[in-house]
Amino acid sequence: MPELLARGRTLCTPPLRAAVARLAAPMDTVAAYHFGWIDRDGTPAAGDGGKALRPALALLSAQAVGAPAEAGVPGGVSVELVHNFSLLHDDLMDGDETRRHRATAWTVFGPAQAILVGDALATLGTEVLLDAAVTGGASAADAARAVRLITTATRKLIDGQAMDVAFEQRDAVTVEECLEMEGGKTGALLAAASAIGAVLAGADDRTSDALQRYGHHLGLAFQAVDDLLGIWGATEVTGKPHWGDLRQRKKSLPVAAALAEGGAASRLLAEQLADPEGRGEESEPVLAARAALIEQAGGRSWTQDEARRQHKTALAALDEVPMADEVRERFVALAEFVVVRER
Ligand SMILES: CC(C)=CCC/C(C)=C/CC/C(C)=C/COP(=O)(O)OP(=O)(O)O
Repeated sequence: MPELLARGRTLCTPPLRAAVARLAAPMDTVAAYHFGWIDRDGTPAAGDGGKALRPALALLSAQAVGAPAEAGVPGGVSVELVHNFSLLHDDLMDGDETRRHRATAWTVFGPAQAILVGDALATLGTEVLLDAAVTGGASAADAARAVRLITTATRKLIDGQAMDVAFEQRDAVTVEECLEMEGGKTGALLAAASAIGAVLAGADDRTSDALQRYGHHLGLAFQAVDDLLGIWGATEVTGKPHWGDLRQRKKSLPVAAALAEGGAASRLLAEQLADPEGRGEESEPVLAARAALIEQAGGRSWTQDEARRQHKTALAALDEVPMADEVRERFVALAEFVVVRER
């Protein structure tokens, strides 16, 4: 599996760097820091720039329709740019001080630069697709379809994030509401990533739709695992702050499922989440006790099962697309990676 991710990173990093180099100073520096290419003092670094899951999916989707992986590169770069726009803004909104094992960009360069660089990366995500038509990497019609894919996904991602932020202020949400929110904030971009290479290579709508369904359900599985890691993950492995989701009273899937269960632990959890006292400032022991309540009310095991259900639905969508066995095996391997990952 790491080989598939490494290939996505190897093929997409040079054009990603070229896109970032278009930004005016100091935004180019802020972005290079965020991607792990430089340290805060500007010296070259080999930082953790993320798993590069979305580029790997984009390259595979080109291969799914018989094109070389290279045909998916502009798509891989585009989705990675939009993904990193969302991370820069998300860290600021959540007040998170660490990501990928280092200080978040907003804490190093200030909120204004983090906002601007996020905005700029989202815009570059469209530019690189239009470039693909200019350089002849894709036809103008296919580049336009890819632009539609990424802009629609970006809008849905923002919709999902807006729901997530609004849910923090609510005492409870249903599992269905949570799945809708996560389908937006995470599923939409993984759906686009899973089809964008194929679209750039001229795939028909039926193929694109099936690949997007694969990516959407993979995204829901991915987010279910992310929610689990946000509560029970090892912070030294995830590179993210401990208890961040619980401190912010995020209505993640384990929380929504625990609230729906209705037993004694579930009712205690509901009482705590409705109590305005200590909101955002709860101590580690209080948050550890809350994690235990969520587990007692079945939120952890329900979410683990849900990740597997979404994984299964993703694989079923893949069956609708005729493709070479070796490409299918790689899609299956990526899906397995998503549900067993620890970071
Ligand atoms: C508009 C806005 C602010 C939206 C925010 C949306 C958002 C942050 C959704 C969460 C998606 C997610 C699980 C990211 C981690 O991806 P990953 O584990 O693949 O990250 P990596 O690149 O570090 O590996």
